[in-house]
Amino acid sequence: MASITSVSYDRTKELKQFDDTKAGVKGLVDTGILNIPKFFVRPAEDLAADELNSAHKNIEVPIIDLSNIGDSIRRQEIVNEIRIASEEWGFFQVINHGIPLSVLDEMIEATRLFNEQDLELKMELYSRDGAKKVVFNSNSDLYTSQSADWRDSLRLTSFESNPDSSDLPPVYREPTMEYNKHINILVETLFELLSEALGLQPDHLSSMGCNKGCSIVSHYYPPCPEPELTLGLRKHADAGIMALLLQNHVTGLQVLHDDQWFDVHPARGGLVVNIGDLLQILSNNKFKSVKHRVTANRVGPRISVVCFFSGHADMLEEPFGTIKELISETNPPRYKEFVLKEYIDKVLSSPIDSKPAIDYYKL
Ligand SMILES: O=C(O)CCC(=O)C(=O)O
Ligand SMILES: [Fe+2]
Repeated sequence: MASITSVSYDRTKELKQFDDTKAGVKGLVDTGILNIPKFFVRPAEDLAADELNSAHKNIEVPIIDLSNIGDSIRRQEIVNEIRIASEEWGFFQVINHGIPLSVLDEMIEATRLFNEQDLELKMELYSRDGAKKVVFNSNSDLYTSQSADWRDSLRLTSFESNPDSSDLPPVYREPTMEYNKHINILVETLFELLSEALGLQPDHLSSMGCNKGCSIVSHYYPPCPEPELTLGLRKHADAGIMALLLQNHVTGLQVLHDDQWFDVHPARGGLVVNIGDLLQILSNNKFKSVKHRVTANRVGPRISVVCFFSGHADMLEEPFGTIKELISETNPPRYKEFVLKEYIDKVLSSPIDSKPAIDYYKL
């Protein structure tokens, strides 16, 4: 007699059917589904509101005001705020950073327009080919991860300082070029401040090439009919040096701090700075690369645009490790040296929830 458990669920077939639509999660939502497909359902322990306890709810991810940065006393205060935030949270938001609101709003709007345009236009870019400069897909690790995330993404790999705009989808082209131009300027300042916060010369991180060659990933998180069963983006720490994140008004990003999840409430005009694993290594664990995730929401879309700084092409074949000036007898290196290319290949070939590449180099 057939038992109920013998009713088979062909997960691979379902994943493939979903992938073959090339319409992503938004395509599913547009069909009017009321229940999410099983392959999006996460184990209950991944969805808990608090990891261990629920104290300290009256504190927030720091917001740092960059206005008057030209004043030397104020600059010292900013450096100090960045040092504390990078040591304690691994995350902070910057406001009054000099990028006009209109540039930020148009970048968000371009991401919305790209995702909401006719499917035929989007489908042309749907791919899992890591060698392509511009790819659109839902869940880069769809076939290898435990559960899929409620999200579609457009990725521009190794976006150089002067990108070729003809590589970009038309609705996205101009706003992205403009945004990238402003980000290149802001990121110089941020790496100066981070260098100073580590007690180094202001140009230390930029002269290594940390500020060059970012990848821009635009995430689109459609509204979800069963947000309590899935996540927009599962728990992870960023593998690169630093990420700079723009988000629309829909809350969803959460940071793990003192074993509990804190919302990063979108500050109008704010940009979120996130220390990655490579900066944790460079700083010998002084700065923390912290786990974060994105919840799924009944309302949406939530939109974010992340610029990942993971090391310039010139750094790839060079040995990578903690900055020598930060090592002493009392503070010996916590990581072995490695070749950056090897590390990045590890990151790109593993699902988001697998063993982090940083763990292979811990001493
Ligand atoms: O969308 C967000 O707010 C977070 C994105 C993120 O953490 C990532 O892409 O690594
Ligand atoms: Fe992240």
